[in-house]
Amino acid sequence: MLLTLCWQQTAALALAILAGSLIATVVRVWRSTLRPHGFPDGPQTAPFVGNLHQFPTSKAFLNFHEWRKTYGDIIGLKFGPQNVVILNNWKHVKELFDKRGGIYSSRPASYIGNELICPGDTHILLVPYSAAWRSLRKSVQALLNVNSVDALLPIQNSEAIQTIHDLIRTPDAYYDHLRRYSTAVVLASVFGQRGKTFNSEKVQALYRVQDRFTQLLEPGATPPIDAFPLLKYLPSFLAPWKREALAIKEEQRALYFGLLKETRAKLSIGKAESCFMSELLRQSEKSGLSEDQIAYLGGILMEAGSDTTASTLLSFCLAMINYPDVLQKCQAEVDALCVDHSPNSDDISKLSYIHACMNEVLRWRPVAAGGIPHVLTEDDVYGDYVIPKGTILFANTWAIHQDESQYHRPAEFIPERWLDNKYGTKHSNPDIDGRRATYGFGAGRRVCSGQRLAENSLMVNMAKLVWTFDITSTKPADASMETGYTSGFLVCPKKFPAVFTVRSEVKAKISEAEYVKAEQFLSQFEE
Ligand code: HEM
Repeated sequence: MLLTLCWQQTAALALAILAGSLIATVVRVWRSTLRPHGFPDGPQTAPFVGNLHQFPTSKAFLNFHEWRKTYGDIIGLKFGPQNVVILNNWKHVKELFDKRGGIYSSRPASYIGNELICPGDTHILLVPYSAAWRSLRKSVQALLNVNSVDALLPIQNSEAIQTIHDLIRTPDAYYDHLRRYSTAVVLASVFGQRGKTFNSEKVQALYRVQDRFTQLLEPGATPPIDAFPLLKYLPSFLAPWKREALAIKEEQRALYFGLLKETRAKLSIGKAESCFMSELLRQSEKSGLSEDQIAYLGGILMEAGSDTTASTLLSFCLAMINYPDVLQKCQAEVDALCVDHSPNSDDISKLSYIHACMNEVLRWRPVAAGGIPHVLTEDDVYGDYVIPKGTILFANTWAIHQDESQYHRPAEFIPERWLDNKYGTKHSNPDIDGRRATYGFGAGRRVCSGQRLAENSLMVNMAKLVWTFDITSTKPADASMETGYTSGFLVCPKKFPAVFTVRSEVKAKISEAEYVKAEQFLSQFEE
């Protein structure tokens, strides 16, 4: 009897402890999904999920832009227990990312990015703020300094000439020609290799893997694994994103290590000695980078430079179709400067209207429109706000570039805004202290390392395109970010109807003559 009572009491006690700890866990999880004290305001959270149920699966930056009307420039969100802050105004990006860069420069833990696809601190864009990031960044900065980048102008010019040649021959394939261009420039400069056609295996492999990669990593595209780590343990047959991540990893490694192997083979016979890869391999003992890190750095430069530049060039063509008066002004400028040759790298510094168009296209349709996430590594107080360590912050480039308090008619493509104001803003005397002309390349210590390389490419190609072609269409191109652009963390115009008509017989002849020379120059990168 006594024994039975003891047993019953023990069981009741165990049950009470179990129920108590279950309730405590539930309360802890529930509390973790509430906005912390002093955190910026945002939409009402729901128990356990925070704002996850309101989070769209693509182009979330459009919603954040809308929410700004209700919640202001700084929005606080909860993705389950994860704190997230959206910065919709350049001033806050300056204060936090630029001025407090020492604590606002990490990246979110990404199970998919950093563990499944690119383990071992290999992907510079994804690795947290750490010694590993610093050595990767140091190597990249050494490769992409102003002098080294400007030394690539002959490659950019020759590849742009090939693009014009391709467009004259098969204008309907404009989308592929522009995408080939940006990959070919990085293939030649980083690996000393040629990307002669869009259908060549390497160019194809890069876009195949890059499209899958950006789609899988877009916020909202997969369940919130980093906020709810238990999801990691789902078996693959219940987690299609796991299978996709591993397939991407395999394809990425095959491409990057294949390219490294081929470059090594070229170097062994005295070729490709001035490419970035050769420099990285020479420096490997000093830099301490592993074989994986070297292969990935090369691959990532190709990733980072391809989609982004091509997407911006495509947006420029789209703008030329929808704003024919701007096209005419561009043509007047290049025609006045270049009579017997197409605009080249020596001319670009004299083309102020084209330069204004470049700034405008980067503002109007930024490629990384939602920003690339930064993570805060220490608790911080900003004005009245308390921002806890571990918070993920997005500088919402879309909202910053569409801000009506800053730009006159921001939805329109108006290059003139840049002609007498280097920030393109509507204020005659803008608050220039620390303002960036564009937030399209990010901000703070993680700001894009390839901005100058990209801008050189944009200038040379935009100038050559308008010098050679009238760019028109039978109907307006869909420039809407909602419907006319792809999703993914990098956006790109969907294919739009475009007609490229050579402006004169003389220009066609000059372009063909330039192509013969460019072809000779580029043949150094052939097998
Ligand atoms: C129009 C073209 C381009 C755009 C719009 C662009 C945009 C960006 C953005 C938004 C970031 C993240 C910045 C941040 O976290 O605040 C970034 C990072 C980066 N970009 Fe670019 N990019 C372009 C071209 C290039 C090119 C041509 C290269 C080199 C070949 C390059 C190399 C990189 C690298 C290495 C990073 C990683 C920086 C880090 O995390 O430390 N980008 N880019």
